[in-house]
Amino acid sequence: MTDAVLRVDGLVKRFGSATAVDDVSFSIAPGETLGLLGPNGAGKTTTISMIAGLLVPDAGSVTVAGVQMADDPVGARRHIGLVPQDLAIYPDLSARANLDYFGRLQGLRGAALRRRIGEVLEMVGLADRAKEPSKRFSGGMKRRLNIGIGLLHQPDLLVLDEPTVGVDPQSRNSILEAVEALSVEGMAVLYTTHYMEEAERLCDRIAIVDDGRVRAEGTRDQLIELTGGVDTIRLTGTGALDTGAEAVGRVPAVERVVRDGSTLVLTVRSAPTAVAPIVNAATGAGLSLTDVEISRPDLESVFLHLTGKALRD
Ligand SMILES: Nc1ncnc2c1ncn2[C@@H]1O[C@H](COP(=O)(O)OP(=O)(O)OP(=O)(O)O)[C@@H](O)[C@H]1O
Repeated sequence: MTDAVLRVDGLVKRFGSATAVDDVSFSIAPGETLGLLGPNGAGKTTTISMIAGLLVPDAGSVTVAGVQMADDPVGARRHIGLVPQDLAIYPDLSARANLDYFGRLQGLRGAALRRRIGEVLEMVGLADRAKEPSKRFSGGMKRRLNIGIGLLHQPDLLVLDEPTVGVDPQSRNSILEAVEALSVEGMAVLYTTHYMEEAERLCDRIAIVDDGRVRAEGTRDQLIELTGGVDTIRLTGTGALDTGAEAVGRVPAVERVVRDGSTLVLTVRSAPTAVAPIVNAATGAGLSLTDVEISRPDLESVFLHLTGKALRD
């Protein structure tokens, strides 16, 4: 991929004898959202800090829009909008005044600054509340203002460090919607999180990180393949359960059938396509189904498979 907005190659960061980031590499194309998914302490913030030029790596390189961070940190940073974990807004100032203040810090002035503030307020969905002191905002609105500040200088890459930690579900949704809208507009996004639901919803590709290393990287489906990709279908019903079990066991996609009371628990390859022949086989054998439930492996199962640990502990 020659047109990557961000390219990270072999990044290493040590603190004393501990290696916080250990040979991390990935790239992000325009319009693509890459998730760094890993538990607290996995090395996500340290990785982001090196990408944003706030920490100097012990080894490896960061290239943003073709500019090497080590050669030209000011030039490289110009392409990055960093949204840190902690809020960096003035509570007594309105959204507009906050953006005005940070825009001036970045050297924007006059009509160009006013125009950009208007655009940013639209992008983060705060245009109708722009004049209110930000201390009256919900958690999600404050975070969106934080994102807006990161967007003022029109970066090519937006880097978000766990932007939904500590906000309520509704606010979380409004933050995710704002990020989705930016991605649709072509922004490259690096999104760190320890919530697998967010990684699944937002990210085109996900890098699973643990102990400073990328354990696996790919689309959600590619990562799930790593677990062996087997799904579970639960058929609950009345009638000929034993004959039903034998019949569904003959469907090619079914690997195993276990009877649990009035439920047949099936281990299946590719449940969405296999479910119809399975239901037909069961009903054809005289089973009256009252419930059919499909469960597929998720990123939590992938993390467990790769690291032997739960994502949330
Ligand atoms: N300045 C520092 N000095 C010493 N150790 C550090 C420093 N910064 C981070 N670490 C250590 O490096 C490891 C990775 O931390 P990092 O903050 O990057 O993880 P994270 O995945 O972002 O988790 P969190 O969400 O908790 O910030 C941790 O073990 C942490 O204690």
